[in-house]
Amino acid sequence: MKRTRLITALDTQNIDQAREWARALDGHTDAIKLGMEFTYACGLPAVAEIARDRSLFLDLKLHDIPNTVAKGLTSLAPLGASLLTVHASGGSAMLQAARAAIDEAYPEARRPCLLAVTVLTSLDQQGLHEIGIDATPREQVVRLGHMAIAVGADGLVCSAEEIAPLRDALGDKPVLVVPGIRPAGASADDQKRIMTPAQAAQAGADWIVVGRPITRAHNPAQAAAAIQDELRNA
Ligand SMILES: O=C(O)c1cc(=O)[nH]c(=O)n1[C@@H]1O[C@H](COP(=O)(O)O)[C@@H](O)[C@H]1O
Repeated sequence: MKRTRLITALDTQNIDQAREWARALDGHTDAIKLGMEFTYACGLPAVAEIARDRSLFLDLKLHDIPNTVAKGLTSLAPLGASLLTVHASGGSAMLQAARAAIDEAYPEARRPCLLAVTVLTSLDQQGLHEIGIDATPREQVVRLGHMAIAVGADGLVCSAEEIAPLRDALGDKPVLVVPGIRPAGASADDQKRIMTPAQAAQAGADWIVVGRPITRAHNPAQAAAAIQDELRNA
């Protein structure tokens, strides 16, 4: 079975904090994630600094008209991210434009994985209903996943609950990146669809994304190492 790898989300508005976590986690995490919290507060040069010599998941979840998303992705090319996100609910034309922008603006050897975010792990059935979707999270994830992969996304962001149905529908090729991960007994915080690292690994996640259970720990490196052990032994 393939190894499930760990992405640590460095969610902070403080560059010194991000530097400290990134250094402490070198050797304990397979990639780091920087998202809108860090990028809006510290700027793209700070993203480039933290990402130097590290594998970067740049999670800005673009969601706009096709032309704007394409140009946005083109502007991010110098950062050299390994993984990038757009929202699948932006629709097939937006995803196709994202695919084309990546193929055009990024050198083939360093082309990032284009990920479509399906249904946020902070949403449950009730949350979907509120935004006018009467499908279950699982149905909606599979529907968006089908569409996104068909038009050229390399992978999907989903919760661990949807890995099995997505693998049934789409096979092993799509890269599945899975947040909403909580070690047994940890607080769920604002996440609704959660599983443990071992459960996500057993279900077949390519990557798990873990933020607060690592960054809030007294010793983040130790917390990341414990999650890596759990992944290896799953
Ligand atoms: O795209 C993501 O990474 C993402 C998608 C999603 O559906 N849910 C989700 O939690 N995330 C991100 O994954 C990280 C989870 O953080 P923790 O809840 O602190 O582990 C955050 O940085 C979120 O932005």
